[in-house]
Amino acid sequence: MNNSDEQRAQDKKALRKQLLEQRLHLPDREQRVALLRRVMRIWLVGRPDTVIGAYWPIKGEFNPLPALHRWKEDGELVERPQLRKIGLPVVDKVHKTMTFHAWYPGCPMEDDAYGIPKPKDTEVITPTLLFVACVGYAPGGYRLGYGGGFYDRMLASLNPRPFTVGLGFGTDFLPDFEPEPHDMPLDAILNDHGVVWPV
Ligand SMILES: Nc1nc2c(c(=O)[nH]1)N(C=O)[C@@H](CNc1ccc(C(=O)N[C@@H](CCC(=O)O)C(=O)O)cc1)CN2
Ligand SMILES: Nc1ncnc2c1ncn2[C@@H]1O[C@H](COP(=O)(O)OP(=O)(O)OP(=O)(O)O)[C@@H](O)[C@H]1O
Repeated sequence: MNNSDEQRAQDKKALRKQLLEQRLHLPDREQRVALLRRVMRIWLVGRPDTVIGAYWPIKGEFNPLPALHRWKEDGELVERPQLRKIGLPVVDKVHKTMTFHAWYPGCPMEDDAYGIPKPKDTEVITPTLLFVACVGYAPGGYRLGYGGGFYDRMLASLNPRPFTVGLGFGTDFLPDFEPEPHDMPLDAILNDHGVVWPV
């Protein structure tokens, strides 16, 4: 790394730390969570997907699973009942890859290599839509994550690519974030105010 790369890495680290700190102490978190759940549920109406990937929330992330569980149950009520599936990421720390495994409420879980709970011994599924946790997000659909590059690497390798939807709070918006060449923009971003990307 040269000096400016090193500076950029330092800046990103400091920015992550600041955003994570802020997210853990959101004074109006419960209202924001309720609003974002509603935004998600409305956004999902009319989407053709039957297999959706999400995440098990950590470090104050918004929990997407209650809204997705409702979406799954709603699949039984539509005119032609659909079997809908929810998946959670399972990372391979050695190869730095990520796959999705079926999850349902009450599913047995175990910790992955980073200490994040993952479904225990359930089938691998292929989501056509992915909800992605954002530490921060920026104009153009760019996302700041935890620095593992798992989504960027996975999206670069998948064909067809799943539709990717970032989830964050209004407070996580980064108007001046500069993406790097490997950053893959998200297809949409939802926050507690509604759909904020595409504008
Ligand atoms: N809830 C949730 N699950 C998720 C993700 C996520 O963003 N949220 N991921 C989304 O990708 C994957 C895990 N991503 C991870 C990314 C980085 C590190 C990690 O250990 N990072 C180092 C710092 C690296 C650096 O700063 O260079 C660390 O925390 O020490 C762990 C997991 C899959 N599961
Ligand atoms: N397509 C790719 N192929 C190989 N390495 C990649 C690719 N995309 C990203 N990386 C590497 O992954 C590392 C982390 O990238 P970045 O800082 O953008 O992560 P992030 O998106 O914030 O984190 P995450 O997605 O894990 O939450 C970088 O060092 C980058 O070089």
